[in-house]
Amino acid sequence: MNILVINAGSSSLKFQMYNMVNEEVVASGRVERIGMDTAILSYEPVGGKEIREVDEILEHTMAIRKVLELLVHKEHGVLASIAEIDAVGHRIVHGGESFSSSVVVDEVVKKEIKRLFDLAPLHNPAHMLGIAAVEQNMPGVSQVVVFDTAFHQTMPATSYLYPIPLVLYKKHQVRRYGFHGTSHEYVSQRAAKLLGKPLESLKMVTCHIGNGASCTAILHGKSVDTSMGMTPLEGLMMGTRSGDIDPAIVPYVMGKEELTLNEVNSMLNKHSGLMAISGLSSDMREIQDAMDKGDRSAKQAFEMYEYRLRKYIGAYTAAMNGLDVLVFTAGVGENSSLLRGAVCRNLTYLGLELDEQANGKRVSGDRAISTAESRVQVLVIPTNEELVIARDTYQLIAKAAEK
Ligand SMILES: Nc1ncnc2c1ncn2[C@@H]1O[C@H](COP(=O)(O)OP(=O)(O)O)[C@@H](O)[C@H]1O
Ligand SMILES: CC(=O)OP(=O)(O)O
Ligand SMILES: [Mg+2]
Repeated sequence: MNILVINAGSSSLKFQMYNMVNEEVVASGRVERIGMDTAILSYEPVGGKEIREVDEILEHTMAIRKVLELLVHKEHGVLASIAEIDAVGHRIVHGGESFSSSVVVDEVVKKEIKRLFDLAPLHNPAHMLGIAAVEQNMPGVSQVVVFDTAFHQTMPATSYLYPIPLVLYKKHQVRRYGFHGTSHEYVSQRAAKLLGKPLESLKMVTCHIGNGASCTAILHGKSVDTSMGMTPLEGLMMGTRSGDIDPAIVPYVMGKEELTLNEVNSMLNKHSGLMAISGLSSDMREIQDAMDKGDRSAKQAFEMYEYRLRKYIGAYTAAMNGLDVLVFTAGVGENSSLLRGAVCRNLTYLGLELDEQANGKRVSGDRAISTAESRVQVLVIPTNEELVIARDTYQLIAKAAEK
């Protein structure tokens, strides 16, 4: 069975083509700058040469058409025909309270995703464009949607309610939803396997630290709290997002700087975080390089980033009355030994002992970076959201076929 996994953003579309017989990626790529006459398409068949094209790609339908053309290309393709694609799986950021697991797309599901546009204006409309583009280019193919929010639907009301008038929850669904759930769930399961312990016996904090970053308290395999909130802006300091700030700053700054709602939203989502404090970059690699050269703003940005993450780990340890396992994942979590080291060296009060050598090693794959004596196991586990989407899609399609 062949499954195409799509992560559609407002101006980009990432994809991976899976052969589910051995869960192998056979081709992957992305289209960036959709809507422009200089959109960039990159495509890489596994074991083959990467292809990059700059072309006019005005909307998602055209982007998918280009991707499909490459997948069946005489020279670079990995499939004989489009009909060989059995199903398509999509990442959907916001599933609200309606979805606690992945589902096959039908009219009701599409209506619900549209209803949630208000809660994720940057993400959900783009995902719907992806679904519509598949319908147009591959009529009749089965589609499955996998939600970032689903794993966090187990949070108790004590975690998901905000202490503001309850009518706002009842009328407008203002509550914590949490995101990156696919990743938090995946790495927590891998962690338990790696340790050879049942997930149900563990108190875990998983740190998904990429461009967007979030931290989750996982008690006995279930998400009981997570740092992102109603939107992916709350919680940790991120590349360009502020994370937690005093909410009173918003009306204050709007008044002082005469900003509109859109402008203040853009300030907090796109012009804050590492970018704002360093004045240099939202990219952790560039922050680290600048620190090496003695840049004080980069150092300040790094220290705030680390401090805010460490505070969340402390809070979630308190929330679960203990911690057995700490997991680092995503771009920064998997690659920055500097960040992991700084966090872990300040958690010795938990009986956590970092294995400095293991942490500093430049290797990939699942690994432990705590000592044998450490009371908290610290693991680095590369995330794989696409594989989870491919697996869910495969299972749901197989189930539907049985009926
Ligand atoms: N070797 C590295 N050292 C430090 N940070 C890294 C390294 N490689 C990637 N990163 C960081 O990972 C982040 C991107 O993470 P990623 O999970 O790919 O994000 P997203 O999926 O949200 O685009 C960037 O800030 C980048 O600097
Ligand atoms: C939900 C979210 O923040 O996603 P990303 O990290 O892909 O921006
Ligand atoms: Mg990511």
